[in-house]
Amino acid sequence: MSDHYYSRTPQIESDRKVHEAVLVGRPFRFVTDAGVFSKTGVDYGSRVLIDAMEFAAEAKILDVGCGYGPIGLAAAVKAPAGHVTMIDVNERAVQLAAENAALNGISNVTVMQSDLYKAVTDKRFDVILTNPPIRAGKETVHRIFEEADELLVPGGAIWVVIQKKQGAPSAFAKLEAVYDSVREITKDKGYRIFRAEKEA
Ligand SMILES: C[S@@+](CC[C@H](N)C(=O)[O-])C[C@H]1O[C@@H](n2cnc3c(N)ncnc32)[C@H](O)[C@@H]1O
Repeated sequence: MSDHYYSRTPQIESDRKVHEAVLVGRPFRFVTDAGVFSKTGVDYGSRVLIDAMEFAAEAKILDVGCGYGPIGLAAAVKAPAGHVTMIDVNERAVQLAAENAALNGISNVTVMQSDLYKAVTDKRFDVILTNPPIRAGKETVHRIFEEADELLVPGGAIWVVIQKKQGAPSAFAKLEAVYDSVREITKDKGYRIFRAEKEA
């Protein structure tokens, strides 16, 4: 099997590095590795989502496709009385996300390996955040949007970052097919932030 950032078990030799970043107004250190998404530092699109996301301090949040953890860990800081569940299919990413939670002194998170939402079907969330795995294919991305509806509480919302050239128009159309209220919150360079809300 070829080795992609979305492999369950990356075979590529480890090449761990530490990157620093300021997110939600505080400094973070992230260990990254070969075989995970954006190993050279926080992805620009993820930053745009982190800057745009809004939720209550006590929100229950899910970061689907958490990678080494920048979105979920930033969300955990922004929701100090809440909890963030972070899931990814890539076990190297999952290990790094857990390690990065500890490295940054963040304890209001749970990190789990999960193919799509399999590990969290019994849970409900106020907010779902995703920088979706475009390279895994449109079917996977659209399932992330569609199946989020089941996991959101009434009035809950999914926040998505996606590049225009990587299918933002079709992502928006898919969100509109599933959710009553879909808005473009902001755009920055080619990136779009969409927020889709489940009926209250
Ligand atoms: C674009 S990356 C974003 C990573 C991270 N959130 C960030 O901002 O750096 C998408 C992530 O989705 C994960 N992914 C791909 N297919 C998946 C699946 N079927 N279930 C869960 N996660 C998946 C990939 O392993 C990857 O870490």
